[in-house]
This record gives sequence, C-alpha cells and structure tokens, in this order.
Amino acid sequence: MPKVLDGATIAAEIKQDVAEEVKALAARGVKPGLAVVQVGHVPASEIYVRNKVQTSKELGFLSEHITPAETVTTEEMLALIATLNAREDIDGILVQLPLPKQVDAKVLLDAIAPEKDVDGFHPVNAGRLQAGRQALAPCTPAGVIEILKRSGIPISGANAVVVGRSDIVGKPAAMLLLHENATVTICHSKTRDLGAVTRQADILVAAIGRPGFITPDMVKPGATIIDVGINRIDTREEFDKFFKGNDKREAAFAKRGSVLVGDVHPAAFEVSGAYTPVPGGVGLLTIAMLMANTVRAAKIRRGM
Ligand SMILES: Nc1nc(=O)c2c([nH]1)NC[C@@H]1CN(c3ccc(C(=O)N[C@@H](CCC(=O)O)C(=O)O)cc3)C=[N+]21
Repeated sequence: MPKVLDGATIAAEIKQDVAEEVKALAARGVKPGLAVVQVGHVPASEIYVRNKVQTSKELGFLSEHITPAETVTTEEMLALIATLNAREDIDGILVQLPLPKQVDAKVLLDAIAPEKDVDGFHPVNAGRLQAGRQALAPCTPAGVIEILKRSGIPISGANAVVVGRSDIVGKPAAMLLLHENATVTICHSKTRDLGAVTRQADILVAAIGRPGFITPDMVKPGATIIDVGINRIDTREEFDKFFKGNDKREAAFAKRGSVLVGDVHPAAFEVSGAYTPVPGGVGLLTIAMLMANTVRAAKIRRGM
C-alpha cells in the first residue's frame, strides 16, 4: 500500500515553526505584516484568500485584506502597490491571481518590491533563485521540497521528473530540486515519449493543469508522486473517469455537485510508494509556505 503524504500534518508542522519565529520576533518588537490584494470576485479565489488571511491572523501577523473593485485599472493598482511597497509595517504583498483582463498582471507583479514579493513571482526573485542567491521562492514549489524533506524522502541523487514548465510551479520546482542535488528532468507538451521519461522518476512532480493526466503506466513502481494539480470536476462522465466506485468521493459529489482531482489519475497513485492527495496535499503547503516566506521577508528586510 502506498503511503499518503498528508499535507495537513506537514502544514501544521510548518505553521508551528512559523509561530515560534513570530514569538521570537514579537519579543524584539516586530510583527510580520502581510497584505493580500484580491480584485473582484473570482469564486476559486474566495476560499484560498480567506484561508491565507485567516492563517496569517492565527499566526499573529498584521494581516490586511484589500479588495479593489472588479473595474479597477492598472494605474490604480500600481498606486496601491506603491503605497504597500512604501509601508514600513508591511513585509509581504500578495496579489491574488487571476486578475480581470483590463489589469496588466505582469506590470503589476513587476512593480512589487522584490523584498516584499512573498509569492516569489518577481523576475528578480526568479533570477536570484536560479543564480543560487538568497531569494523568496514561489510557495508551491517550496512546499514540494518541504513535503519531501519532512517525509524523509531522499532527494539527493534521485531522478526527479517535473511535468509542466510554468514560471510559477514547474520551472522553480526544478530549480529547487536541482539545489537539493536531484537529477532533474523537465517535461512538457512537446516531450517525446513522455511515459518513458516519467517512468525513470524516483520523484514525479505533476504540474500540468490537466485532470488525471498521469496514468498508472507512466509511474515507476514505488516512486514518490507529488501532485500539484487542482482541477474541479463537475460532470458525471468526468467523475466516473476518476472515481467510479469510490464511496467517499461519491458522497462529496452528491453533496456539492463537484469534486477535486489532481493531475494524477487516482489509479496511478496505487503504483507509487508515496503520494500527496488532492485535496489535502500540496495546496495546504502552499499556504504554510506563504506564511514562512512572510516571516523570512520580515527578517531579511528588517536586518534580523
Ligand atoms: N498570487 C497568487 N499566489 C498564489 O499562491 C495563488 C494565486 N495567486 N492564485 C491561485 C493559486 C491557487 N492557490 C492555492 C492555495 C491553496 C490551496 C489549498 O489550500 N487547497 C486545499 C483545499 C482545496 C479546496 O478544497 O478547494 C487542498 O488542496 O487541500 C489551493 C490552491 C494559490 N494560488
């Protein structure tokens, strides 16, 4: 039976560590400050943002939830970011994605002061990460490394295969794995004979954004699978592709009319030695690492 790498347990450990650091900072008169900017009402953003704001409050941060209207302009957003950049009490700025189409997301993300960029999306942080300098790394890939380390899965010397090359997940995950001395391969939609490559993986990171894309034949028996995908399934046909005969998921589907599935087909997990479930895996780590990044940003920026 494969081992389930429980995101909730590991996230709780990280948050415990962050809480200790917050206590030590408080003794020195410092409170980490996080500003979460949420534009308009993207249904998917509601849960995530609520979770981020709530967690930062629980940990004793100064927490600000800023909610510009759906109709906000790029100029207005730039003015907001300039204000947050200048504020002494704010250590981290997060602009929740996606943004409405009249707002130029790239221009905005590039305007966030790199030392306050707790998402690790700024090109300066991407460059620092790749150059092996002190950097704020993107939260999801940082969470992937934490899961592996805290679960005692050896990274050094392992064959790590990352499927997906996004700037937010795939690329930085590959870089972080490389820094941990894995032998890293990045695959994508043009990769020839993808299964032959993924079957070499001791650590398989799935960050494609397509439900159940990784099938059992693509997995080396005993491999560790980290499933980064979060896809909502809301038709019976799709449901049956992944969860036919699964009573627990059936109940969830009946209750809410939808369920989440990762980028890995549930049957592929059965071939693995250990895997992160969806939900309850990497997503929870993303939030915990945002908290860790904010404390780190506070310490660096305040010279501590
Ligand atoms: N600037 C920015 N930074 C982000 O980090 C960012 C973003 N924009 N836009 C959207 C994505 C998505 N994201 C998630 C965070 C937590 C869960 C999470 O907690 N998931 C839980 C619950 C999932 C559920 O029940 O819906 C789980 O996987 O178990 C998922 C996804 C952060 N993102």
